[in-house]
Amino acid sequence: MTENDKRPSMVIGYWMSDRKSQKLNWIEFGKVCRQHGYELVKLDLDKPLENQGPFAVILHKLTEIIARNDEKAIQIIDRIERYIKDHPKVLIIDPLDSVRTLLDRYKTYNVVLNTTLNNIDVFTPTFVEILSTNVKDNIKKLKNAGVTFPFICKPFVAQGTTYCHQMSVIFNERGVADCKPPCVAQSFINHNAILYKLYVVGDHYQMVERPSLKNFYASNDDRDTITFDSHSVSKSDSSSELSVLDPSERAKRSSIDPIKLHSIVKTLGSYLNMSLYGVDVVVENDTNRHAIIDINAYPGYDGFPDFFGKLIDCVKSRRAQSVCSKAYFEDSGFDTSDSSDEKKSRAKLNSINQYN
Ligand SMILES: O=P(O)(O)O[C@@H]1[C@@H](OP(=O)(O)O)[C@H](OP(=O)(O)O)[C@H](O)[C@H](OP(=O)(O)O)[C@H]1OP(=O)(O)O
Ligand SMILES: Nc1ncnc2c1ncn2[C@@H]1O[C@H](COP(=O)(O)OP(=O)(O)O)[C@@H](O)[C@H]1O
Ligand SMILES: [Mg+2]
Ligand SMILES: [Mg+2]
Repeated sequence: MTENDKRPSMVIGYWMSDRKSQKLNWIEFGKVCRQHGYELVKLDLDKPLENQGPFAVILHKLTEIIARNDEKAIQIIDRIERYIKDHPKVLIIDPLDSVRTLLDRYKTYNVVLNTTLNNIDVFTPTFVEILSTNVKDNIKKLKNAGVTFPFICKPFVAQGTTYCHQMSVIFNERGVADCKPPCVAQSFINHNAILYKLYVVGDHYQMVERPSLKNFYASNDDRDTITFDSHSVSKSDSSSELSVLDPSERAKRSSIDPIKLHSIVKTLGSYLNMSLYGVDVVVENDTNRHAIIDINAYPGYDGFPDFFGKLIDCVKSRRAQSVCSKAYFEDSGFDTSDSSDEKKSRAKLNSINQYN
């Protein structure tokens, strides 16, 4: 009898950095899994997965490996993708293609733009991709896209690198030279320095409030570009001077609309095909419109009550859904291992869910 034969049938193979698992106190999740009949096994990314499984579920935060994109990282991701293709019954949380979309800020904003959220005053601020260092061309591009001063410049890659949280606020045409391509330029939305973080775990979500950037105005147009690392502004313990409102503005308070938050989660989950993600929302002063400014794969979940309970809930419900949908589509003659059929089946499933 080999080591693998002794295992219960339901193994969750997981991977995340040691730093992330320590922060989440991941050992505790192993205990929760056992109570629900699952065994939690860390994937050895340097070895074939065939010898480590069989896995019922693969749960991961591979953002830093996908973003690394070097030869070794590509080999690791290839190995995982091959395993998933060869074992179509394995549930992956979350699909690598969906995570790739979120690693690209430009693609992510385009997804939001194409949802129905606009109908309920939820929007993504006007944005454009900046790929060149030609200042004249970039000024033209910004104008054509309708991006207004001040705007914020964000690196293309959204997660998993050391530079991906280095941003700048640009106030005038002179500052356009400070754009560091490839990046996304996005109109700045004044929001009284309050950020709402929506943490999503499957069908559960939680909102936490965080500090954010203070209001900036176009009339400050002689200002130099401000550069900052977002992690020094919007963490729960951040106290950046960039978050300090002018005294005259302190009394204003935007109000977040719980119905809008609910719609954001319901809508984005299916458009993104993600279960573990976070959405950063700011509420525009005066209009109260809700702006989605960032979406993160597998965020920190700091302040999420009973995270492990909700995570195992999510694993179980996603497994039940995937078993049902595979059985349904196999009965209908779909080849569920074919990704184009999978897309069709997902679209069909979404439309069925709308009526349930
Ligand atoms: O650990 P935290 O709490 O700072 O979590 C980070 C997230 O912060 P948040 O929970 O949204 O405040 C953070 O979200 P933001 O982009 O800062 O909004 C990222 O998701 C970050 O992932 P990565 O390291 O860039 O791949 C997350 O980092 P990881 O810990 O997942 O690496
Ligand atoms: N369009 C925007 N308008 C106003 N503030 C913004 C905008 N986009 C980002 N910010 C501010 O910059 C911070 C970092 O931006 P975000 O897109 O969330 O990047 P990151 O992935 O590094 O968290 C946010 O927490 C918020 O304070
Ligand atoms: Mg953010
Ligand atoms: Mg982010």
